[in-house]
Amino acid sequence: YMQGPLTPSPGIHPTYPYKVVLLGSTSVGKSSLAYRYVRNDFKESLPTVGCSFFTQTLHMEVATVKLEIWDTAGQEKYHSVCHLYYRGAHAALLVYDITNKETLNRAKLWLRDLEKEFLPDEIVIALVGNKVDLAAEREVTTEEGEEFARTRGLLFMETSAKSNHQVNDIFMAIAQELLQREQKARAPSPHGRSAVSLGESRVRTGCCQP
Ligand SMILES: Nc1nc2c(ncn2[C@@H]2O[C@H](COP(=O)(O)OP(=O)(O)OP(=O)(O)O)[C@@H](O)[C@H]2O)c(=O)[nH]1
Repeated sequence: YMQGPLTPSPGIHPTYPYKVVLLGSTSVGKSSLAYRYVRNDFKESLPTVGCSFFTQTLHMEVATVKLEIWDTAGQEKYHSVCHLYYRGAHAALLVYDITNKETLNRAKLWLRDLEKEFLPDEIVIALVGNKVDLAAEREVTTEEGEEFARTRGLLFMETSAKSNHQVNDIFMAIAQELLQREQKARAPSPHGRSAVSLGESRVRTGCCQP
């Protein structure tokens, strides 16, 4: 019998590659989160030169998920590369530093950019408050991060790349959300046609416009 290319056959364990981008102000810990997650290590100094790229494979119950984690340096300076960096992303981590309120404000601006580029169901977005090990210097309460994430429909976690707090958890939550959306998109709709495929993306207007 014939099966559409988007319908996984029973018994077949599909592999899905997903592009995940790290966004956030300088020094919030983007590289450190990626490094902790992929290498399970922490270094005080991790200079990001240009753009680095990590991959992590997750063997989940229904599928294998390959996360391609993209990290760039000095994003404030290179704001104009953002469209290229975002292109084709399936998920984004909006990282701020809980000891620096301004970085949460910056994260809100990144969110606005993402919302211009993507339809809500095209991208999974997580708000990540990093450096919870520095509790004594906290400037952003958990409730504030949580509340903002809730009102905007974002996943939310507070993490520490240093003490390895909730780093695996946030990437796992993203992978689970991506798989759930994948399955929803592939489920036949009541009209017998499959729902809009995830690969279909919105036509983008222009690139790097001021
Ligand atoms: N205490 C603490 N320090 C952290 C944590 N994560 C990162 N840092 C430190 O914060 C500084 C910046 O971390 P990076 O990972 O380089 O930050 P980044 O966001 O990649 O910075 P850019 O590459 O400049 O955009 C480094 O000195 C890290 O050691 C954390 O969870 N806790």
